[in-house]
Amino acid sequence: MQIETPTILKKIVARKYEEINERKSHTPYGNLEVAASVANVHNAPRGFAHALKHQIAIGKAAVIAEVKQASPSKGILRSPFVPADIAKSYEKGGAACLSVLTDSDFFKGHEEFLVQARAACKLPVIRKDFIVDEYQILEARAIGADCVLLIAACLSGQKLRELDQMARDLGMDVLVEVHNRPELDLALEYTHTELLGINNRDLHTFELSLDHTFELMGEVPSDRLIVTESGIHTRDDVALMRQKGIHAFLVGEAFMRADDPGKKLAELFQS
Ligand SMILES: O=C(O)c1ccccc1NCC(=O)[C@H](O)[C@H](O)COP(=O)(O)O
Repeated sequence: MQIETPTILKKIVARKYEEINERKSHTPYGNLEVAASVANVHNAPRGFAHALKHQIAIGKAAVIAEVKQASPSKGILRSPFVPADIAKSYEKGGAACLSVLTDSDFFKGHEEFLVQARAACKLPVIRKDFIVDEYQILEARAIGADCVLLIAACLSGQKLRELDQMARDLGMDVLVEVHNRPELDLALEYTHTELLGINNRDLHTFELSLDHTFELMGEVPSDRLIVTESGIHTRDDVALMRQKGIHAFLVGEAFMRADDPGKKLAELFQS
């Protein structure tokens, strides 16, 4: 009998369910509901989708700049890693929004990094994690997230629907991420969010090709805003995307490896 080796995405998601159970035993759901309501008063959502659309409306690329210390495919990307300094640098370099990794086991992220980055600037922030449960949506709002990522590869249609609705009811935006045609069909059928991310990276195999965006973009209805994610490294990558009509980008590694991440952002994206 052949035993199937779990892919990295399956390992991350399996660990995520364990982590959520551990967290639920420390902080009951009701406490988080209160914390999320308090955040809606003191840390009201900053308008993630609006910030992206504003950049595009004025003819600029809308960049979601990632704050990521490490990744399973590339290991450590940045050391020392100071989220507040990175956030300030991104704001100066012209980012529309921030993406902060909060997963600790695989990305060396932390919720506190999101809190620190958001407090250091005025930009809206997405909680970048592997969200599979309502509890994590409440956590996201409680720590001040303005948007959450929902990865279609990790979720059933019904769960996508529930999490998308819940996040938007709490005032956050949602970026739903797909990598192939079946995931796109799932996202279009079960979510109402405007923001549709096409990940150029296969999260099971790490294979990366910008062609994923070009192959899927024609199938996305015009009322959704496409964000191309992963593998953007050069001005040529950016120019090619913009020629094809893609104006929103999620970029991590190229910025994280630069001495000054915001300066790198400006170099890649200034026309
Ligand atoms: O990057 C990984 O190794 C990875 C592995 C498993 C699941 C997700 C993973 N990355 C998340 C992302 O998709 C990226 O952080 C994001 O799109 C930015 O990509 P890049 O510009 O290539 O750093």
